[in-house]
Amino acid sequence: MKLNDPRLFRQYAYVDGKWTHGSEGREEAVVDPATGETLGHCALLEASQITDTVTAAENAFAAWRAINVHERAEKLHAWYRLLHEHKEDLALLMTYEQGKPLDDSRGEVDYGASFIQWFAEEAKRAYGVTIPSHIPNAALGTIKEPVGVSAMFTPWNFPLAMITRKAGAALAAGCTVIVKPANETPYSALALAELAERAGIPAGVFNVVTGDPATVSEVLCNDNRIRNISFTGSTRVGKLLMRQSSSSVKRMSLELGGNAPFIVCDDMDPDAAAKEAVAAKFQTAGQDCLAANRIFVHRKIYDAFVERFVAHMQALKVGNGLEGSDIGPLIHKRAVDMAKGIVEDGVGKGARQLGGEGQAPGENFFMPTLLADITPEMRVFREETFSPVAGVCAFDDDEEVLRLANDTEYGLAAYVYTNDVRRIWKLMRGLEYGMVSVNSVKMTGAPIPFGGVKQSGLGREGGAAGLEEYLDTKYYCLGNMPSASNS
Ligand SMILES: NC(=O)c1ccc[n+]([C@@H]2O[C@H](COP(=O)([O-])OP(=O)(O)OC[C@H]3O[C@@H](n4cnc5c(N)ncnc54)[C@H](O)[C@@H]3O)[C@@H](O)[C@H]2O)c1
Ligand SMILES: N[C@@H](CC=O)C(=O)O
Repeated sequence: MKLNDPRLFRQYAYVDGKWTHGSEGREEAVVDPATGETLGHCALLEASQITDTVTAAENAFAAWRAINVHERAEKLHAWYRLLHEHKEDLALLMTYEQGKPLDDSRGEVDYGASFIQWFAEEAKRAYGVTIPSHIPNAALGTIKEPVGVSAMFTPWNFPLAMITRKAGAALAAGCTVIVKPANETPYSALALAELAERAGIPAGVFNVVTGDPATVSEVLCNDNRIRNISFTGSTRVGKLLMRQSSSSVKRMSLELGGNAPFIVCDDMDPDAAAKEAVAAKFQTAGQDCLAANRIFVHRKIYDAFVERFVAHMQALKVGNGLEGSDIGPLIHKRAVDMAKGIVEDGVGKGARQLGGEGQAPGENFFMPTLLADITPEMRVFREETFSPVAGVCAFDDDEEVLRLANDTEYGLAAYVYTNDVRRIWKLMRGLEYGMVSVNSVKMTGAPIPFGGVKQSGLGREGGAAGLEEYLDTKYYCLGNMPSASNS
């Protein structure tokens, strides 16, 4: 891998401002999912080193929170600028370790950097309130305080932006941070640490630990000094972290699985809607919690939509993300096997398989596939496919499509396509989802409250709500203040 700045490629963990190898010398290979080639290694820290990292973050907390918020914001702005300055290297690292097309990686660097900039500004507006007093001669109000040391577990599908959306908020609020990136994609996280150091973020404030996920989570979730756990990943692991954290009653932010419905009403042009649905499904090879997994199309335009969807889907180029493809590899062979299983299950239960033919360019690639006429009994309906496999079925009226769309344990994002304003309102209100996007594939960004309901998670990331995740509200009552009440 040839970077303009080779110091961005780091294979050690970053703890208390030092590059750190595992005390037992253990490490794990990091593999390019497109070629299977080993890119390098990452250190596997031992449990005692994770505890030492908590100590470092705890020690750094008092000084970091005491820095004037405008000064903290300046350091975050410097970090933001460095991400832009090194965009090409960061994008290349990301495509090598994650597999996504290089242009998508560049987009993720911009997206990731935008959270740092947003929160640097937002923290300046972490206002408390004054409360008209019911107690004689008292002044009442609230102030906001950083929750303390925050631990973050981040996924491999968005190796940079899922870190900055959490860490940007936490650091701006005055918390110190320990990030545990996915073992598949540690290099983006470690490059962020290198740039944080260059931005002047002090030792112990932003730490990146690498190691066995179960070991790291056990130590962090059980340590009383960690006040907040933030996780993006599967619902299964989210539940595990919740259970582990219950012993020390931590604040939790969980961004879990999706299974988004994409609803197309009969007033839409089938070709234009199909193009949008393809865009909403296949980004990051379908490994996206926002991916349009279950597509519901009004029966009047169903056949035309399906035909156009397949045409747009088959125009996508599958291949190595460094070679101008639209769809890169899946993260590992397990994911390919899961996609195959979902297609076989659907076909076995009566779905029509459309697309999916052609020679995949490597063992981690999966050719884009549509399962038509899906039913709720099929895995493609029930599970988040996290692959380039989508399902589609017809509906007859709004009540039916709401029932189908809400028939899932997930509740992250939903898409609605219609120009009928009354229908937009009805569907938007009826969908049991944390986010509803109407006539737009793009819905996310730094200013919005990203998050789900039901088993898609707890809390919000981004926007003003994203900062609140890292702030406690402290109420104060100043008694015996002569001129305080009745004012
Ligand atoms: N919402 C998202 O952005 C997102 C991201 C990645 C994966 N996923 C989900 O994960 C499923 C498949 O991916 P997978 O098989 O890698 O899922 P997984 O749940 O095994 O792993 C997801 C992430 O959790 C971490 N993890 C695993 N065990 C852990 C533990 N005990 N403690 C702490 N962290 C742990 C992993 O290192 C990885 O980064 C998908 O179907 C999807 O639902 C969702
Ligand atoms: N695409 C999501 C990340 C989830 O996988 C986002 O935009 O934040």
